[in-house]
Amino acid sequence: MIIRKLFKFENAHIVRNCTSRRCSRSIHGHSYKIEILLESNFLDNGQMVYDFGLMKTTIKELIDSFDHAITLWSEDNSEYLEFAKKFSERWVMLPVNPSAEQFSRVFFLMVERVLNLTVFQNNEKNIKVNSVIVHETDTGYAQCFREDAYNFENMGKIELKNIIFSEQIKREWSDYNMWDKILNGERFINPKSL
Ligand SMILES: Nc1nc2c(c(=O)[nH]1)N=C([C@H](O)[C@H](O)COP(=O)(O)OP(=O)(O)OP(=O)(O)O)CN2
Repeated sequence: MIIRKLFKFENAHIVRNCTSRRCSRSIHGHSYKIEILLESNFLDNGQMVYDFGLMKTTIKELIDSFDHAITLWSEDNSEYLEFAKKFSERWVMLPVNPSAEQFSRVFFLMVERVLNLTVFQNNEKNIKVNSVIVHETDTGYAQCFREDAYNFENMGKIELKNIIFSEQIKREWSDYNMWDKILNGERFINPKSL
């Protein structure tokens, strides 16, 4: 069975080298909608795959890091990167171009890592990320499955340690060290009640 939870954020970017000129040469923004699809062949004590409420802790906080931020590609022009970081205190640096496709791969890997680190408390079993859908506009979206997330050869390597959040984003997290803890493999213990 598959469940899906929708998250939203506003974000700005340039997607270099794409065919659409407005997209590749002008900073512009989108009201993103992110669908996280989880699957399991078991149900928990509440007869749910995974309580939607539990997705509103670390997963939501991570996705919300992108809200009112600019997303940068580490390979972009250094002058542009310096400018963007100077004039936007909320920025995220990715090792890949911030297309809808790459956003969906990034979120797949992030959510999977969080789930792998989670200590479940309500008899949840065998929960996997089925896919992640990133709606960039009302009319265009990308959907990433596992084989896409790990298709490093054809789609570019994404190592979580190469995703960098600005100081202001970290300051706004409930735990300033959240990302470092995720990278270091610290466990997240789910609350027994929300
Ligand atoms: N496959 C992709 N194509 C495009 C992406 C992308 O991430 N993946 N991104 C863009 C631009 O960011 C652009 O802003 C969105 O493109 P488009 O759908 O053409 O935007 P419109 O607002 O013009 O959409 P309409 O609803 O058709 O008016 C470009 N392509």
